[in-house]
Amino acid sequence: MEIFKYMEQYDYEQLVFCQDKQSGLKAIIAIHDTTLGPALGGTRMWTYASEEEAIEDALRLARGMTYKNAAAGLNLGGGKTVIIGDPRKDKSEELFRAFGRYIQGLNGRYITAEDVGTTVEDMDLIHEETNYVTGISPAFGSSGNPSPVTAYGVYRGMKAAAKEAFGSDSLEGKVVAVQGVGNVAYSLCKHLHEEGAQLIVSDINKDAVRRAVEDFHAKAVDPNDIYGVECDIYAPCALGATINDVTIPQFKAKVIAGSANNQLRDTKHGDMIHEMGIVYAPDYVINAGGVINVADELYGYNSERALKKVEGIYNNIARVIEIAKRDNIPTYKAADRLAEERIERMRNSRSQFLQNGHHILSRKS
Ligand SMILES: NC(=O)c1ccc[n+]([C@@H]2O[C@H](COP(=O)([O-])OP(=O)(O)OC[C@H]3O[C@@H](n4cnc5c(N)ncnc54)[C@H](O)[C@@H]3O)[C@@H](O)[C@H]2O)c1
Ligand SMILES: CC(C)C[C@H](N)C(=O)O
Repeated sequence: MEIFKYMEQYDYEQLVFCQDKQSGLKAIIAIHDTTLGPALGGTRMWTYASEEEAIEDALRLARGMTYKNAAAGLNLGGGKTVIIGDPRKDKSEELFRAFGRYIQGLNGRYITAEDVGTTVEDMDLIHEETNYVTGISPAFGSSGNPSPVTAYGVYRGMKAAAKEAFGSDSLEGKVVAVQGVGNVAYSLCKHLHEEGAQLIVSDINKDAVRRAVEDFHAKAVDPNDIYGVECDIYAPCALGATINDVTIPQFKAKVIAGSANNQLRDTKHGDMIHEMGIVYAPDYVINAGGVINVADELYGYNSERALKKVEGIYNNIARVIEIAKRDNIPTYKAADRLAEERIERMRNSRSQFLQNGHHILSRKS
C-alpha cells in the first residue's frame, strides 16, 4: 500500500502509529479532517489479518467519521483508531493506559470513544491518562455506552425512510429483517417490537438470536438467508459491505435502514438500489446517534439535550431524501453533498482567521 498516495487521494491529515512493547499496544490513529473541529471517532479493537488491512480500516473509518460528524451538524472533524488485537484476550489496563498517553500526546486533535471491540470500561482506563476520551462511565458524569442511543437514532431514521416508502412513518405491522442482533440491534428491536413491528433476525452468535426470539417474538433465519426474506425493511446491523452484487438481487425490502458502518460495498451499489426504487437511509446519517450522544460530553453531558439532538435524525434522513429527489440523485450521494457542503462552507468562512482561538473542551461547564 502506498500510504501517502492513499492519504493524498482522500486528503487525510495525519496517521499515527503507536507501539508500546511493555503493554503490547499496536494502534493506528487516523485523523482525516479537522476543518469543523477536533477529530472525534471511536477505537476499534480487532484481529486484523495484516497490518495493511488495519491501516486501511483506520483510514476508511476515519473518513466516515468526518462525513458522519459533518452531516450530524457537530463541530467535530473525523478520526478513528484501530488497535490490533483480540478484544477477548489481549486487553489490559497497561494497554489502554499506554494508548491514553498517545491520545494525550495529540493534545486534543483527536478524541476517542467506543467502537466494535471496546467498552465503557476500556474508555475509563484511557481516561486515567487523558481527558480526550468520551463514552466513559456515567459515574464520571459522562454518557456511558453509546449503543442504545445509536439504536434510538436508527429507529427514528427508519421511521423517516418508511414515511417516504410507505406514505406513513408508523412501523406497526411492518416486517423488519435485522442482520446482527448485538448491542445496537438489540435496543433497536426493542423499539420496533414496542411499536408493533414483526421481526426477522439473524446472527452468527446463537445466544444473541435466542435472546431476540425470546424477548421480542422474533423469527430467526440462517445468516445467509436474511437478504432474501420477505420483508418491508432490511436493517443491516452487523458488519459493513452487506449491500453488494450478491445480496442486491435477493432484496425484497423497500427500505434499507440499519446501524452498520460502510454498508455499501462500493458506491455503484448505492446506484443499483436507487434504480430498484429502494429507499436507502445512508449509514453515517442514520447511525450518528452514538457520536451525537458522546459529543455532548464535550459541553458537560446532558442526556435530555443529547436525546433531543438524536431525535433530529428523523429530520436529517428526511432532508437527505428531499435533496436526493430534488437533484435526482441516490440518497448516498445526497448525504455526501450535505456533509461536504457544510465542511466547505466552514473552511471558507474560517480561512480569514489563523485559528478560532479555543478548544471545544473549554466550553465544558
Ligand atoms: N455501537 C454503536 O454505538 C455504533 C454506532 C455507530 C455504528 N455502529 C455500527 O453498528 C454495527 C453494530 O454495532 P454493535 O455495537 O451493535 O456491534 P456488536 O458487535 O455488539 O453487534 C454486531 C452483531 O453482529 C453479529 N454478526 C457479525 N457478523 C454477522 C453476520 N455475518 N451475520 C449476522 N450477524 C453477524 C455479531 O455476532 C454481533 O452480535 C457495527 O457495524 C458498528 O460499527 C455502532
Ligand atoms: C464515537 C463513537 C460512538 C462512534 C461510533 N463507534 C460510530 O461509528 O459512530
